[in-house]
Amino acid sequence: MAISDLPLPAEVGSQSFKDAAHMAQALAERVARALDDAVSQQGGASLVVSGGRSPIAFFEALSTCELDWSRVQVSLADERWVDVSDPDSNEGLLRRHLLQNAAAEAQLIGLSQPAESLDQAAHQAGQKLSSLRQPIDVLVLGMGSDGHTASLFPASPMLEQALDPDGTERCLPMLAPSKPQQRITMTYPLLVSARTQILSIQGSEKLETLQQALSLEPMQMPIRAFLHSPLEIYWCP
Ligand SMILES: O=C(O)[C@H](O)[C@@H](O)[C@H](O)[C@H](O)COP(=O)(O)O
Repeated sequence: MAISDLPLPAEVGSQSFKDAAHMAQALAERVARALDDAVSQQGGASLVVSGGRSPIAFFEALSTCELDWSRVQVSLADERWVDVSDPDSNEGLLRRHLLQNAAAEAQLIGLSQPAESLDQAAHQAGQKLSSLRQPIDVLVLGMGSDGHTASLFPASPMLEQALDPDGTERCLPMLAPSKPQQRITMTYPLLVSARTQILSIQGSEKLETLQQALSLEPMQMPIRAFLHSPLEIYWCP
C-alpha cells in the first residue's frame, strides 16, 4: 500500500518518496523554501517541528539550507517534561541536529523549563510562546501508530481541551501512554493555524493508522483533526 491508495480528502496533498533519505532531503528543501519566502515577505518566519526518532535526517538536511536563519524562530510542537540534557528531550534533539551549520543562527523558543509541576511548566511554555510569530509559518508534524500527533494522545486527560478549536491556551500538559509520559503540547488551534502544514511519516503501519483515522473522531485519533487543507503528507516505505 502507498499513500496514494488512501481515500484522503481531495484537498490534502501527498507525496511518496523511495526512502527516508530522499524524503528528508525533499522535506528540508520544501521547508527551507517556505521559510525563505516568509522571511522575504514579512521579515521573519516561525518554524514548529516535532520530536521523536524519525525527524533527525530532516533536521540534519535542513540545517545546511542557506537562508537568513537569524530571522527564523524555531519551536516545538511538543516536549517531554525532562531536562534539556535528558536523551528524551526534544529541545536537546533540536540543539544537536537542527541548530548547527547554517541553522545555528536560528532563534530557539523551547517549551521546557524547570517548574514546580507539569501544569506550571505548560503554563510557562505558553507564556514563552507569546513571542512566537503567529500564525506559525511552517509546521512539521509526525504521527504515532496510535494516531497521536505532537503530544495530543488518545485518552490523555486534557485531550478534549487541547483539541478545542476555540481554545485559548497555547500549551497544555499531556500524559503519553509510553514513558516518559509527562508531556507539554501545543494545542490544536495554535498548530492548525500554521500557513504550511506537513505531516512526515514512514512505513506501512503508519499508513494503516491514517486509514483508520479517516473513519474515526479526533478524540479517538487526534491526527484526524489535521486531515484537511492545507495539510501535505510526505510518506516513504
Ligand atoms: O515528542 C514526540 O515524540 C513527537 O513530537 C511525536 O509526536 C512524534 O512525532 C511521534 O511520536 C512520531 O515519532 P516518530 O516519527 O519518531 O515515529
